[in-house]
Amino acid sequence: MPGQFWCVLGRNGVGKTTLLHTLAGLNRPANGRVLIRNDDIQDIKPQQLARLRGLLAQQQADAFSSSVLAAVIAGRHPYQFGFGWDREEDRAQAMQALQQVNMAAFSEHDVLRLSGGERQRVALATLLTQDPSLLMLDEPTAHQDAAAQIVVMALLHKLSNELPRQKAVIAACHDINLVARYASHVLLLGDGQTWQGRVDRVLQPELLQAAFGCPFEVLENGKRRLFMPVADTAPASA
Ligand SMILES: Nc1ncnc2c1ncn2[C@@H]1O[C@H](COP(=O)(O)OP(=O)(O)OP(=O)(O)O)[C@@H](O)[C@H]1O
Repeated sequence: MPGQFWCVLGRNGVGKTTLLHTLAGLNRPANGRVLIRNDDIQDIKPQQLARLRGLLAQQQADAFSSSVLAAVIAGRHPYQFGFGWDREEDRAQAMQALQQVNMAAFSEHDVLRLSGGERQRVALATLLTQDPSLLMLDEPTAHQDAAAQIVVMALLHKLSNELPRQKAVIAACHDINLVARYASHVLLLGDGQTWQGRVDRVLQPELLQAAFGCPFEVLENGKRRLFMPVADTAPASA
């Protein structure tokens, strides 16, 4: 739903990526259908689909050299016709997206020479220039340093909240505390069981324990709750 920032949480291998790829139309669902605005995703033409939903993959595979700016302008592909490639407004939109992810200074760099975290932020800028109504992101904070994680999550929060064009955002995440701080809703995947709803309702230590199979402590600092996984047995002290 526009205005909502959903995070998908669950242990490794539970199916977060599979779910995102199925929702994006890359995998056919084993059962049922995926609908976007009442249309089956398999029936929507590719160019139209690219305006409706975009996916940030967990990793980027660059086969050849390209400038960062060219990689980001590629996000405008669903809006370009005939000889409309690389128009001035596309370049401006791409530069604005690079600014939003703190990568504007890298616009003339080669994508093959970026660090893992830089490359992922460039891919996020490409998704921003694609400008779909629904943004799906597979671990958008993976490879990001602590400050960049905040930049990315705050940006996704803003995109889902900013009027008049609120986006719908779905992101697979591993950092429960970033989710607690920035998401509006959580889908928690467990073994054969799921919990979904507003973030405060789903982020409960007993539900997290059921999903991840380890106990959680909750620390409160007056402003927010922090979730710490704890081992059943304490490590031997030195
Ligand atoms: N291409 C594939 N072919 C067959 N099985 C796969 C394939 N990709 C993933 N799987 C399996 O599907 C299950 C779900 O994988 P998925 O990548 O969706 O998990 P995930 O929740 O995203 O995990 P992670 O947190 O480690 O990224 C896993 O058991 C995995 O081994």
